[in-house]
Amino acid sequence: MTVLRQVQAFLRQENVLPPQTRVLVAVSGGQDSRCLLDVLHRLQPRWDWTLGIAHCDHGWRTDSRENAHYIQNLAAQYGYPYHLAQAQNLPSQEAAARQWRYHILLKIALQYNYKIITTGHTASDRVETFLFNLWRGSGLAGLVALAPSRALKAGVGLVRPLWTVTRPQTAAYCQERGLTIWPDGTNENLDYRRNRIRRELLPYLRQHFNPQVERQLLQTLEIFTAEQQFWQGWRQGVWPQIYDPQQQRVNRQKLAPLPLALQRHVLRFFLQSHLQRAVNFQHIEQVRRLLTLGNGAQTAPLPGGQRALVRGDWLCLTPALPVPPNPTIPPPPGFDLDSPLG
Ligand SMILES: Nc1ncnc2c1ncn2[C@@H]1O[C@H](COP(=O)(O)OP(=O)(O)OP(=O)(O)O)[C@@H](O)[C@H]1O
Repeated sequence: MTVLRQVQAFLRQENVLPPQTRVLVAVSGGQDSRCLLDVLHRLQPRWDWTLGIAHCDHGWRTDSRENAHYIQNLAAQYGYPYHLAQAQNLPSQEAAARQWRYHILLKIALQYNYKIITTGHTASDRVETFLFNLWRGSGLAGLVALAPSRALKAGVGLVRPLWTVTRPQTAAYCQERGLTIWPDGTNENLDYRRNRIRRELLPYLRQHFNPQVERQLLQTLEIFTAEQQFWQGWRQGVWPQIYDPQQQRVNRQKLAPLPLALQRHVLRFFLQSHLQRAVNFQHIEQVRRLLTLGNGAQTAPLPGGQRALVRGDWLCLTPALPVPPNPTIPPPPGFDLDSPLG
């Protein structure tokens, strides 16, 4: 199937980019987002979207201004509005850049009334995220962290239209269509873990274990994604019975008899949605221990400083700490912090 048909099929199946939506396309200039922009442009007449382009200049590379200028020209060629964000003194770290990017894309979307942000994440990114999280000891949610779409904030969604398309396919698409790409020198830098997975680990696995390793891992991911969706559906059903939204607390008596996997799933959701931060296995286990402890027992501080504690039949969180005078930019709620490649 061609990339165009594949994206079209994905959009129909997921129903995440309805006709007449205002869509902000995040473009770095690399082959994936370049492919994404061209595909959405070609599909636009059929879906009647209003497209705009956003570029985030991290200010790290010596060519970052020219890169931004290049995207501006692209936007002019396609005839779409262009939104540029420039970072000031952003630390040269993957996580900081990702966090800033999502924050700024959401800000642009809210300001200009875009309902959906699209990124050029591909099936190859999903494989890399999977491998990355595998040796961090992640659960199912971390392994399938790159969802095809997710809600961000205030009616803005994030969609990844190239979810089923692999990186070799985006490369071939750009070549066939004669699309110019802005080379990103940092993709060669093996100090970044994601580059090592892409350039060293996957070729090694291909050579020594399975020439089709990417395809096989995508199959595993498909199985895991369906299972994760099952858990989410299950949790949505049980949540109203064990969660008290008035007091924002979880009923211990109702949670304790549930199987271990279900307890962990519920507590992960409870903590992440209230703390608005990623929590790891140790945090969840600390809170789970409270199921069998007496009134007043509490955990050590959790990410963000709040603690979980026992109040009779209920698991509660201590009040949120005051925001420091110069807060670091929090990631938008709904963005999965477990994903190293988000
Ligand atoms: N500087 C940026 N400005 C705007 N969007 C960005 C920027 N960097 C990344 N993105 C968005 O996030 C997606 C994933 O970026 P990432 O750098 O993780 O992967 P990539 O495979 O190198 O993507 P690309 O080939 O598009 O550069 C990009 O396809 C793009 O949609």
